[in-house]
Amino acid sequence: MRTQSTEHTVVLLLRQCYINPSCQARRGWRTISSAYRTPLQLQRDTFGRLQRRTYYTGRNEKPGDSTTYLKRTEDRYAPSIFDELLKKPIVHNLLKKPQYDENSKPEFAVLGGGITGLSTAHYLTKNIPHANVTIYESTDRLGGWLSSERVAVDGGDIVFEQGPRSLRPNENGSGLTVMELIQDLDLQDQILTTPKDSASARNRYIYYPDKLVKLPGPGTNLFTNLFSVLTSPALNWIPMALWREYNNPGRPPSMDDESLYDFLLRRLGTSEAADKALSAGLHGIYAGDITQLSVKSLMPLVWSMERKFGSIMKGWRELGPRIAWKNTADVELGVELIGKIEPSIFVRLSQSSVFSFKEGIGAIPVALEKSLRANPKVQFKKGVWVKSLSFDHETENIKITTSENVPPALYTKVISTLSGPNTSSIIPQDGTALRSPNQPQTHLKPLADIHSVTVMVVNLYFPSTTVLPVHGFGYLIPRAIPFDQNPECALGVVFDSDTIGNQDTVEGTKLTVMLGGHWWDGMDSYPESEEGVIMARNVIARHLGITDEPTATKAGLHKNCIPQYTVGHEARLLAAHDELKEKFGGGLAVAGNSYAGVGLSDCVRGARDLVMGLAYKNKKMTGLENVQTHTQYRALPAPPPLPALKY
Ligand SMILES: C=Cc1c2[nH]c(c1C)Cc1[nH]c(c(CCC(=O)O)c1C)Cc1[nH]c(c(C)c1CCC(=O)O)Cc1[nH]c(c(C)c1C=C)C2
Repeated sequence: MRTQSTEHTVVLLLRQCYINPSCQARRGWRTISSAYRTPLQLQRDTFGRLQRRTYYTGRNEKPGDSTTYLKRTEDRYAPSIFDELLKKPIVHNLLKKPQYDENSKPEFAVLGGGITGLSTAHYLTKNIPHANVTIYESTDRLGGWLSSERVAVDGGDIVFEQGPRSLRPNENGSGLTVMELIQDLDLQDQILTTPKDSASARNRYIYYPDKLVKLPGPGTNLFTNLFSVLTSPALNWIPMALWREYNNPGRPPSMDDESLYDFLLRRLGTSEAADKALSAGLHGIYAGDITQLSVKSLMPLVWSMERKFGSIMKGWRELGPRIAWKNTADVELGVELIGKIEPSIFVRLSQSSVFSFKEGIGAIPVALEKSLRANPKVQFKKGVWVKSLSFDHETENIKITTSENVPPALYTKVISTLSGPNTSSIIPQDGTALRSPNQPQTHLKPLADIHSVTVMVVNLYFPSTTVLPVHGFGYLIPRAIPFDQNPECALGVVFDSDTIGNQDTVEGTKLTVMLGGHWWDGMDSYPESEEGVIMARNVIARHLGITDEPTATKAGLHKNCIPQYTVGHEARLLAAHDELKEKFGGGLAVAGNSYAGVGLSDCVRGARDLVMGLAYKNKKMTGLENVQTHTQYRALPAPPPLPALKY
């Protein structure tokens, strides 16, 4: 009873912060767009410390009064642009204008039955309930890259994950979208959370050059953090690099994008940051090459901070701890969703570092499939692959030819959740060519150019609970690791049994070794499963000293599973957007991990954004409308920390 009322208080507070016009937090929303403020001014106080004194120009907050005022930062005035920003999504939702007339019979085709395809179908049935939806999946399995399997071992069973294994809760647009989906699918009873003070939340390691180095973080005391930064060869570049970042000039105005490697070299004046540390982080998310990945697409926040403040550290200093630099689209979605999520889900997830489900992350696609199958408007076509797709000028619909021996089908709208290259390959140049993996067509060329990497995921289970020398999330391997320490091209190792508890019915230690990624680019053959297990065992024997025999193993090769947002990614998407509009008259849209985020929550959010846009804004959306909005940021008050609640 007590918990319930605390939850309600927290959520009510949060809702207020976003919605109530008299809320202090809302009143504090401000822009640092140069059109609305003069440059920040620094002054010394009586003790000689630098103080921030910022002055804003804008309309007086009194309704109807448009006189110019000058106000100090500390007064937390809201220039009118924030009211506009806040009103927009709320008004938009109240007045949302359905684009598909209830008497019309829209036919949607969703290409791909992975998490994006299933979520797209879910949001279509939710927002355009009279539409027919057909889901085409070329394999016999739904869920795509998400794959959780319960495996029998001595004395019980355990869950092995071959794809993503956990979700990180956040109060941004994508985090709230996942919470809403969990609520839609009634999955709350299956949630498993990991506390923020657990070993896995506090301890993250990199392996360099021949041992595990714990990354500094809030869970460790200041002295220990400082000691490791000053003494470890993996981290001792940090102090000088920070000094140079602060003092180095901002980039030239003509520079539109660059690799993360070049960015770090330019800003920090050393390649050590990229070679020894950040390349490891990118291995853990993209399994990608830091010299190729785009800073603009992967780190839009630091990219825009550099543009605005000349230096990221200067930006943080100027904004101060009370102000967060937030993505506009994210905030708008947050405003829309915050009031819709049940307090019990919101609070429980917000209090955790990561979460999953009793049956693993695969619980999401399983629940999506179950709910879609219960809907007579939804049809699944498993084992059917789309050979070609073209614009039918007569009906202004999209014509799909498939591997089924039936005449081509016509759809009002096709949403391809296939990878960029696969979407491009089904678009014939002359209207007759068929999809062929060996001869990709060149239409939608910018999408064909989105390259992906292949990862081998090896799960290992040991009945002993004491095999690990340290506990934590796991470790990542940077690009600078000497070859003799990593001939297997491992990217990192996850300590699954430390990360998500209560999935397995027996005790033991579960690890996942990830191999390949960009190291395997250009390879024409890959290790077999047995070889993968041997390679993974060699990695953990060398790095962790684990020589025990695992009693359960599973190795899976995931070809082209993680798209790489390389330099020029944004420009490619903009070009693809124009081509989609021009050649398909808005009949074809795209969504999925090739475009705006490779994570599970990014995919769900991308599906939702697209369907909400189609349903209530514009039927002709391509799915690439928001490419640039994720690089637009505003300064907003940092949200207050949530009170510690017991669950
Ligand atoms: C299974 C292979 C994957 C690798 N990257 C991703 C997957 C699915 C995608 C990914 N991984 C992470 C994120 C960031 C999400 C976030 O929490 O903000 C994304 C988009 C982080 C992450 N990295 C690893 C884990 C276990 C997580 C947590 C999320 C998840 O469960 O996937 C470990 C890891 N992932 C990869 C490698 C090579 C690796 C190494 C230890 C590739």
